[in-house]
Amino acid sequence: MNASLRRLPTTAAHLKSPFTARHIIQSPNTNFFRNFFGRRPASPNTIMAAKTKAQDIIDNNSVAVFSKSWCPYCKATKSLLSEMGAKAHILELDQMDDGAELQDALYEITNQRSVPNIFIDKKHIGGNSDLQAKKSELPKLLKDAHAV
Ligand SMILES: N[C@@H](CCC(=O)N[C@@H](CS)C(=O)NCC(=O)O)C(=O)O
Repeated sequence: MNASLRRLPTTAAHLKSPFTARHIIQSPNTNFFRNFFGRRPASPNTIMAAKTKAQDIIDNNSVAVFSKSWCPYCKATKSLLSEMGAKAHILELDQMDDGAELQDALYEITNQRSVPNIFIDKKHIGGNSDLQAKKSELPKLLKDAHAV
């Protein structure tokens, strides 16, 4: 075998990054490019609409998870909720045309910009680490929220 080929690592750490070319190419819309290269500032109407939409989702679902499809913390959250048998409304912001605006709206509502951004019974739980820390309380929280 060619010596330079033999030196190639067997597991390429950079391929494990959530920002792989494969992900970008498979993205169902252009949000990645829009967000990467910058987007026009949203109009006050757009901001208001996103805030109303985010609040409606929070108010009308026992469990709401604002997620991104490539995010490992979101994956952990979705797995835990699924393990608990919880019915959850999950939104993949990176696959939505108004995902960036919803993320801005969530920041205004919760002071949290990161995903996952989790709500149970309209109450802000926080991110994945906050949800995992509440693991022992979750069965009751989910039952009280009528999510199980
Ligand atoms: N401590 C947070 C970490 C969450 C986090 O770092 N999420 C990343 C995605 S994996 C994020 O929101 N990045 C900013 C963005 O996507 O806009 C948690 O447990 O939820």
